[in-house]
Amino acid sequence: MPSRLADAFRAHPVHLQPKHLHDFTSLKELPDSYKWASDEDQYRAQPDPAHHEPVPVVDLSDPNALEEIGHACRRWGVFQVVNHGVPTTVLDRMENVAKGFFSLPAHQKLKAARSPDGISGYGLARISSFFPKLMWSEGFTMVGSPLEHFQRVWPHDYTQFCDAVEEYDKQMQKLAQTLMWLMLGSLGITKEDLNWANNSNSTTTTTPRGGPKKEVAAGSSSAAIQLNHYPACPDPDRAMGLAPHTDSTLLTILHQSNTSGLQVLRDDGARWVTVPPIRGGLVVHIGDLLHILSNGLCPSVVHRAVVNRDRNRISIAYLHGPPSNVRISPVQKLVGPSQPPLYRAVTWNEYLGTKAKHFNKALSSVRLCAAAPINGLVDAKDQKNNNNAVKVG
Ligand SMILES: C=C1C[C@]23C[C@H]1CC[C@H]2[C@@]12CCC[C@@](C)(C(=O)O1)[C@H]2[C@@H]3C(=O)O
Ligand SMILES: O=C(O)CCC(=O)C(=O)O
Ligand SMILES: [Fe+2]
Repeated sequence: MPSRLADAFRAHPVHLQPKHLHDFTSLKELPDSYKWASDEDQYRAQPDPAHHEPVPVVDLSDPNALEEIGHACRRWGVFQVVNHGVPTTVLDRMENVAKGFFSLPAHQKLKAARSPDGISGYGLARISSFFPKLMWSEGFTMVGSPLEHFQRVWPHDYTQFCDAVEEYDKQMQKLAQTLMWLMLGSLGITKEDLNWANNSNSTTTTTPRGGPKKEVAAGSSSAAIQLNHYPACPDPDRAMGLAPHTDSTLLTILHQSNTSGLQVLRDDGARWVTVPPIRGGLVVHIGDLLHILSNGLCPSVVHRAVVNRDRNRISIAYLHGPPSNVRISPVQKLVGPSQPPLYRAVTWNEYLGTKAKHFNKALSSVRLCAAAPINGLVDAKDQKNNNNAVKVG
């Protein structure tokens, strides 16, 4: 189990009381604590226009997939994939684990509650502590095996739930590696350019159920799985499912149930674009670590989840990161006299600690120099948040 990931949060405990985890279904009106006024969310007021360019959909079996991914990474920081090789049955089975868990009575779910300084378990989104209002959602985070938590919740039939998670983890890990190389390949980067990637043999998020916890070999990748539930909401326009954020990952693979809710912020920051669910499709987000690795060429995407009046929504995020011992920094091939390295080296753990402390200023806090045009594109998000940057030269 990549327990080192959990270390990042020990120094930044989040004290969210279980009382915040309401039995949402019993609320007929939106309590004030869940009402997001437009001035508390600078982006909330902008509607999602009907005629916008849609988020790219890439068919992985298409010979042009590499090129399309390159375009999507540079221009959007997000895309959807189809024909990705993950069987629909694996996605459905995992969705059923999430549905099974979230439909339990509140007191049962709380048996799996995340401790304030922990990483795994049931609770509000960790980023809740950065916002004055509560989010209309509940989550279950898994780093390492969910066995202990699942045993507490389902003492008799936890094994089938563990098996579904294990299979999901295996499939996602494979896809994450494939996507990672396609994304880097589109920038002209090969395995030889990343010395840590050569021996990055597979590791799982979840250790086999019942088996001894294995030490993760140095050089293996790490991951977390996040189950999100957004219950139907009596006043969806004033509520927020998951507040705007970027993921602190290399990349995130998101499966959403057949209800929409995910929105991405276009880099000009002016509008939210809905990412519609595609049956069997998966959403890929570029995270802050790939932003750093690509020296800002592939920007991490700001996204949020909105809620619905009549429908529950489930999403499952596979948060893929580098091996815990690896320091991520801009790839040598992408830096030169006219393109200085924009970020200092960080490990995933270190970055998660920074995120836990600075939240949306984390990326600019590891920035080395002021934003400059890269390939004609200005790193707009960074320019906006550059207050904390360490300036050199
Ligand atoms: C490995 C990760 C990445 C985490 C923290 C830790 C485990 C759970 C992840 C999420 C999942 C939900 C959104 C987010 C913003 C959150 O609150 O928890 C994510 C966060 C991050 O990407 O920063
Ligand atoms: O529910 C969604 O669509 C978004 C979830 C998300 O952003 C996350 O888990 O990091
Ligand atoms: Fe996210």
